[in-house]
This record gives sequence, structure tokens and C-alpha cells, in this order.
Amino acid sequence: MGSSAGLPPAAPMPAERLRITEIFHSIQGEADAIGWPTVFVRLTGCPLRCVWCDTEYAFHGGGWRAIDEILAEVASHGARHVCVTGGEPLAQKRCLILLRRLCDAGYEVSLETSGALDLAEVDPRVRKVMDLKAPDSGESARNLWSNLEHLLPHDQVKIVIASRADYEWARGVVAEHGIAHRCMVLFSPVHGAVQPRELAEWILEDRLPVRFQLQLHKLLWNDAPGH
Ligand SMILES: C[S@@+](CC[C@H](N)C(=O)[O-])C[C@H]1O[C@@H](n2cnc3c(N)ncnc32)[C@H](O)[C@@H]1O
Ligand SMILES: Nc1nc2[nH]cc(C(=O)O)c2c(=O)[nH]1
Ligand code: SF4
Ligand SMILES: [Mg+2]
Repeated sequence: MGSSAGLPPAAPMPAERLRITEIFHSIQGEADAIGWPTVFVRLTGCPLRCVWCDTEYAFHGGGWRAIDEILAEVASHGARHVCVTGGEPLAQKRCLILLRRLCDAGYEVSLETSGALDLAEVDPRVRKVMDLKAPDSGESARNLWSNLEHLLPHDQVKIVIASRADYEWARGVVAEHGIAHRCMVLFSPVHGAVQPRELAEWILEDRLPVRFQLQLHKLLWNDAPGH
């Protein structure tokens, strides 16, 4: 006789759910996969408050969606690339399951993350795009420096720069931690705060081993929702 004799049948496993602000199909506007048709899955909620954040609408609200449903909606767009973003996607622990399921389904998966939460358990097939928050963000105390140890060669470190002081901070940390030897480093101007050309000229002047980037979706769609 089995040990479960007499027990009621096991309840079905509750569906793994995530709080989602939006799922949309657009052109990847940032980082190494820039330009690829991509499905974005934007998770709701963020424990940080970067002063220049362009996605405050993802701090609250959203709707609970089962991971199977999310996968089905992603598939309906027919893209090869998927970007999991937010808000801060890793603030929901089940994001790790979503990332693994997307990789298992064969997508090229990227993750946009603030770097304030531990990256150790992210599936190694995921291309992590980890921000380091510069002082003008107001959130540089949240940088979890131990995350540098979890970066793989296909990952990227991004620093969003709002001033000359941020630039000098970024130049300093890249050198001090040897970040450009670990993976690609991206410097991006805060939209509307630093002249893109100015940042480009600073990078050239200092011969930094970093990649300049502009948010392509803002040039294309002026930051309209769903893009
Ligand atoms: C909205 S965040 C979501 C992911 C995660 N919370 C993070 O900060 O990386 C996505 C990316 O947009 C960048 N971003 C947000 N506001 C920006 C702005 N005003 N100008 C340039 N980049 C910005 C962030 O630095 C981050 O790299
Ligand atoms: N087109 C487009 N590309 C993006 N890459 C990263 C984004 C983000 O908000 O994380 C983003 C976004 O919001 N739109
Ligand atoms: S961590 Fe990302 S989503 Fe959160 S406030 Fe900063 S830029 Fe916005
Ligand atoms: Mg965005």
C-alpha cells in the first residue's frame, strides 16, 4: 500500500504568475541586440527610484499573468528576440522561471536589470544588460558590486550618464573594476540631460574602451507607449 493511501488527491499546482505591465513587439532600442525585432515583457514594480527613469508607469498597477500565458503571447508576435524588462524584473523572484522557460523555448533572451538585485541565479543563456547607477540617478548606493562576478562575456554593463560628473564616475569605475575586460560596456546619455555629441566626444578624447549608445526607440517613436 502506498504511503499516500487515504489522503485526498493532491491539489493542482497553482500556475506560476507574474505581475506584468505590458507585452509589446518593437525594435530593440538599446544594448547589443539594438535593431532586432523584439518582444518586450515589462514586469511591474521597482524598488529603486532613479530620478531620470523613463518608465515610471511600470512602478504600479499591471496584471497577474500565468507564465504559460506570457509565453503564448510572446509566441504570437513571431520574433526571435525577447527582452525581459521593467520596472525591475528581478524584484519578482518568479522572473527567474520566466527567463528559463523563454530560453528553453529557443528565444534569444535579454534581461534589463538595475544591478541592485543578485544575478547569481539568472539562467546563463540569458544576456544580462546590467546597469550601474551613476550618482545623478540618486540610486548609486544600490549598486551590488558582487554582481560583477556573475557577468559572462555575452553580458553587458550599461551606465546611463546625466552630467560630466557622472561621466567621470563611470570612467573611474570601469577602470577600477576592469569591467571592459569582463564584457561590453555601454555609456548612454540620459535622454534630454546630456548632449549625445558631448558624451561621444568625451569617450573619444579619453580613448575609452566603451560603446556609445542612444536609445533608438526614442529617435524612432519619441518614447510613445508600447514602443
Ligand atoms: C526602465 S529600465 C528597466 C530595467 C531596470 N530597472 C534597469 O534600470 O535597468 C531600462 C533601461 O532604460 C534606461 N533608462 C531609463 N530611463 C532613462 C533615461 N531617461 N535615459 C536613458 N536611459 C534610461 C535604464 O537605465 C535601463 O538601462
Ligand atoms: N524599443 C524599446 N527598446 C527597449 N530596450 C530596453 C527597453 C526598456 O525599457 O527596458 C526598451 C523599450 O522600452 N523600448
Ligand atoms: S531601476 Fe530601472 S525601472 Fe527602476 S527607477 Fe531605475 S531606471 Fe527606472
Ligand atoms: Mg524603456
